[in-house]
Amino acid sequence: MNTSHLAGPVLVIGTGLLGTSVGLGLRAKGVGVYLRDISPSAAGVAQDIGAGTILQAGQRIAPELVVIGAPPDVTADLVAQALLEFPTAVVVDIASVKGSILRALQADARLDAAARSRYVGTHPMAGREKSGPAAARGALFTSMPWVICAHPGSSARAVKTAESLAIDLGAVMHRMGTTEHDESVALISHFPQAASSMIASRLLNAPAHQLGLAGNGLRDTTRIAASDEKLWIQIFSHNAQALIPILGAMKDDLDRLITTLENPQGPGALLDLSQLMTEGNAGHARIPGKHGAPPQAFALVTVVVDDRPGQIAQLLNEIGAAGINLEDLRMEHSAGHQVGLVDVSVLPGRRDELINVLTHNGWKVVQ
Ligand SMILES: NC(=O)C1=CN([C@@H]2O[C@H](COP(=O)(O)OP(=O)(O)OC[C@H]3O[C@@H](n4cnc5c(N)ncnc54)[C@H](O)[C@@H]3O)[C@@H](O)[C@H]2O)C=CC1
Ligand SMILES: O=C(O)C(=O)Cc1ccc(O)cc1
Repeated sequence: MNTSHLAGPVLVIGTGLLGTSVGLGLRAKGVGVYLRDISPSAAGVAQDIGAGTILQAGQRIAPELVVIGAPPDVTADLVAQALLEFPTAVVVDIASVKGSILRALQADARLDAAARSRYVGTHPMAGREKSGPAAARGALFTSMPWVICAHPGSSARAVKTAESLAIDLGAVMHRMGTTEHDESVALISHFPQAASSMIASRLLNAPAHQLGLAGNGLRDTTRIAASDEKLWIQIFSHNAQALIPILGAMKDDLDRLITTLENPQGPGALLDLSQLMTEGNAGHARIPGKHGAPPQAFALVTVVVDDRPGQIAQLLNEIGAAGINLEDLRMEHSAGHQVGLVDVSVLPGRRDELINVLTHNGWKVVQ
């Protein structure tokens, strides 16, 4: 049964990580999807993994919706071309920046108000540090935020169609203006990327014996430093104005920390350091929990597992069989040992029960 809000067909232009994930998610809902990419291999892989059917040159279609999933630099031009090529379609983009794209469309002499009324900027807040169609996942957007940035000239039909896309892909919709969007993502996405890249770049000349000591603190703070460089230079340059004040505030914090550390026993120095940490604690505690729920501290139970096939699956089965919901899971390999440490997060009220069950079943639980 087709339970989608969109009737389709949908044309995805730019079948990389995000575009192919859109295609896979819509196909799973029974929506017809056509694919187009400047790279034949990207479109080919997207088609092969079931994200839709490649739109052939000269093939005429009248899509309900066109989704532009290309990098920010080319997005405005592709939106404009799609508005002209498909005169009845709603066109949305999913790029990480919104203001620069809207300004380019407003200045584009090929478009009139009627054409612009069929455009809505959107931004799914979900991704991976990998790019390309092979990394795509149909469930990428499930329960993740998806920002809808209607502009003053967007038609009601265009907004409804854009919202239907987010709903069909299981995302949680947020309506925002473009400026509010760009300032928000500068803080919660673009600044963390810049900070992560800067932390990781300090490691470039570090000797191997220092790096050999690395634990989860370094891995957590540098995970997104592995992101696609070609995409991020575009995101930074398109959202520079919103990023500058945040980087300036961090620069002030850094200057203050350096001054304090130059005289760590000086008057007020320890208070200053304590403030750095407590303000960080308070900021971290404000990050919402899974699915936009209020921040929640989960209880962590660490289990030692043998580095053998099937161990994690067995552990998860036993947790499930005990009726305990798994909130998060992380695994760390201990260098040079044939064991891994699995951090299992559960609701605090289920922690003791989980420890009892696992210990009873023969697992080694680290307390
Ligand atoms: N990677 C992420 O985590 C997220 C990315 N986004 C946004 O999604 C968009 C796509 O990003 P990714 O999928 O990660 O990139 P990607 O590099 O995996 O895919 C981009 C695709 O666009 C194609 N393309 C480039 N120019 C084109 C053109 N002129 N016509 C047709 N296709 C063209 C490329 O060949 C490539 O297949 C970007 O605008 C990005 O800002 C949004 C949320 C998360
Ligand atoms: O990997 C993560 O944590 C992300 O936050 C991914 C991401 C990257 C770019 C976006 O525009 C939106 C989301």
